[in-house]
This record gives sequence, C-alpha cells and structure tokens, in this order.
Amino acid sequence: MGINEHETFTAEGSSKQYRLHTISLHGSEPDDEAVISCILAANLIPLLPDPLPCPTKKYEHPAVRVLQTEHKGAGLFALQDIPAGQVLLVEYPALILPAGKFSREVYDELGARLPEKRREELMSMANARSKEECPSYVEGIVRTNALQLELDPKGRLPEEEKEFYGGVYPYINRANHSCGPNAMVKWDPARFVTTFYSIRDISAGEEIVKTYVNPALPRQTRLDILEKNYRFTCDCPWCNVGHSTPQELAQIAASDRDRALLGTWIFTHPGYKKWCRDLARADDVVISSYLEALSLSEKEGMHGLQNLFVEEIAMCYSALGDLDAFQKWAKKTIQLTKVEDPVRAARFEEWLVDPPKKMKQWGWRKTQRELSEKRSKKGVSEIIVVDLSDMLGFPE
Ligand SMILES: C[S@@+](CC[C@H](N)C(=O)[O-])C[C@H]1O[C@@H](n2cnc3c(N)ncnc32)[C@H](O)[C@@H]1O
Repeated sequence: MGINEHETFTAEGSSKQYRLHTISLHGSEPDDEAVISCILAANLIPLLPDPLPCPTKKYEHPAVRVLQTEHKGAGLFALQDIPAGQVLLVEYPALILPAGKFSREVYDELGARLPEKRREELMSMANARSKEECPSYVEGIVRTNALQLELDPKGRLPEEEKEFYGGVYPYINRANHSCGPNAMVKWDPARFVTTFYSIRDISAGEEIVKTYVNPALPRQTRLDILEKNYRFTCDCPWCNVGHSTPQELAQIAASDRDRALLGTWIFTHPGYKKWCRDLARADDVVISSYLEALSLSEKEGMHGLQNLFVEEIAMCYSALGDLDAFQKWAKKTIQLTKVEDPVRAARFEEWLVDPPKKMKQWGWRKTQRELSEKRSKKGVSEIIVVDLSDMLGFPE
C-alpha cells in the first residue's frame, strides 16, 4: 500500500516530519517533462521555487558513452578527445532525499512514484549495499549513488533545521571514482539540474571519472571512506601504491602533504589581492606560488582547483600590465570557469576585449613602482596608501 503526499513520517532517531513529494516540471513540448520523486522535510516544501522552473533540455555530449568495465561495473567513457571545461551531461535527479534513514516502505514508494521508464533506469543502477543493511533496493541504490545538493540556497531555513540532501541520477551516477578525477558535477538549484563537466583534457578512450571523497584527505582516509560507503578499494595511481618500504611510505606521506597543502592553498598563501596592495613584496611572488600550486595539482591529479590558481596568475599579470601573459592566463581562466562560474568567465571575456581599457587595475603595480622610484630619486619618502577596493576585479 502506498504512502500518500499528505502523510508525514519521520527518519530513524528523529522527530522531524517528512513527506513524499513529486516535483513535475512541465515544458511546452510533451517530452519537455521532468518528474523528480522526493522525500522532503515538511517545512522545506513551501520554500521550493514557485513557480517551478521550466525543464532544461537534458544534454548528453555526443562523445560520452556508458560502457561496461572489467572490475567496476558500468562506467562513462570518452569516445573522442574532450577538452577541459566542456559540458558532458546535464541531467535532472530522479530522486531527491535527505541523508536520514527511513522505513523500507518509504523508499519503495519513493521509487514507485517515478514514471515507468525512469523507474527502470533507476532500478538498473549500482547497489553496493546488502539486503540486511538496506532492506529496500531503492535505499541501496540511493546510498551507493546519491550526490549532495542544496535545496535552500538562499539559507531561508533556520540553522538548526538545515540538513544535507542528495540526488540520484541514472546517467551521471555511472561515473566511477578516481582520486585524480577528470570531471566534476555542479548542482543548479534554480533549474533543478546537475551539470557534469570536464576539468582537464580527456583523451579518446579514457574513462570519465569524478571523485567520491575530498581528494585533499590523506590516502588511508580516502581508502577507508570509499570502502565504508561504496564497498571498493580504490586503485587509482595515488592509492594503488606499495606501502611497506620506507621509500614507499615517504612517497605516500609526500602525496598526503601535497594534497592537504593544495586543499588550503588559497587560504594559506598570499594571493593577488594582498600582493597588489603591498609594493614591498616581489612582483613574481604570487605568480611563482600559484605556478607551484598548478604543478602540484598536476602531479596529484587535483585539477578541480586549477581554475582558482590560473585566475590568481591572470590577475597578477593584469596588475603588472603584461598583455601577452594576461591574455594567456585569462583564456585559461575562462576555459576552466565557464561551466562552474559563468559570471566570472564572462567578466574575463569582457576584460579580454581590451584589458588596459577595461581593467581599472591594469598595470597598477608598474605605475606605482615607477612613481615610488621617481619619489625616492627626489628624496621624498612617504607611505603610499591607496584604496584599491574598487579596483581588484572581484568583490571581497
Ligand atoms: C555511483 S556507482 C558508479 C557506477 C557503477 N559502476 C555502475 O555500474 O553503475 C558506485 C559504484 O561503482 C563501483 N566503483 C566506482 N568507482 C570504482 C573504482 N574506482 N573502483 C572499483 N569500483 C568502483 C563501486 O561498486 C561503487 O559502489
């Protein structure tokens, strides 16, 4: 017997009230329709966008295919070379639900509410959990596949009522894991879709992989999380290494250290904004630091951070007034941010038209240096305090 939309229920160990809810996005054409079966906290339902967005066309890159692998079940593969910054798939979740544990009936009903074809797609997905752990097969699929998403992007729920939600995607979820991924996902709460996109160049025949864990965590922690949540031993080049000789252990320690460093680089190393204000620092200090970050991220396969690093470098060259170098790094920034942050990418596009004219900070450091040299030749010593708040490209 089904549970109806008006019935409320709770998760194990909680008194919070939830409801089943079906989101139907209707477009003008018959196949412009998306049905998402959800478990939502009762107080979240009134916060959903009203009216709901029109469905975005699903997108599948012509060179992306689901193929069977030897040991990992199905996976996604590139049939042709795909450059960094390309949209690979755009997809609605079939299911949206919170992380808590519900009864078998709730999960079964959640799956049963999908249109038949969508339900078939869902039931063919990987389930790494045993029947004892997850009596409902739908729950097993959820725990093997769900990707985190934000349903309250404007933060309208009080802090104590916030919770994590996940979405299950019959196509995007075919992507297997690597600690050096070549693709990432981005959830768009306004359109209810997730975009899967390349973060580095992918070669024809290569598997398209995302990361299921924070890649900045140490190797053993990553292995433990993957084993506990997804029931496999990661065999990526950073995990599948010998770990008995002192040399091998030193190599693992170095990789752990570099990954942790990369994960906090932008918070622990001086960036463009501070450097720009401080003429006492060498002109190349931030550029060298971020070139090092780029090279480490290449070594560790942490390409997902490179958009931040290339942007810092581009901005430094703008303050130095180096046109060729700025153009080179601004183009890289656009390529690596256009899916993740289109507004930022558009800003660089605009600057690129004529950087010296379009950028307030263009050549600022060069000009200030020349000025201070002139002043010191004249024997004038003064502290230059300049308000750069309006010139730094991006708001704080
Ligand atoms: C989200 S699914 C990925 C798609 C799945 N391979 C399929 O056939 O639908 C997660 C499951 O895929 C498998 N998997 C993912 N990445 C793997 C990897 N690097 N090595 C081995 N198995 C992996 C594990 O069984 C895991 O529980």
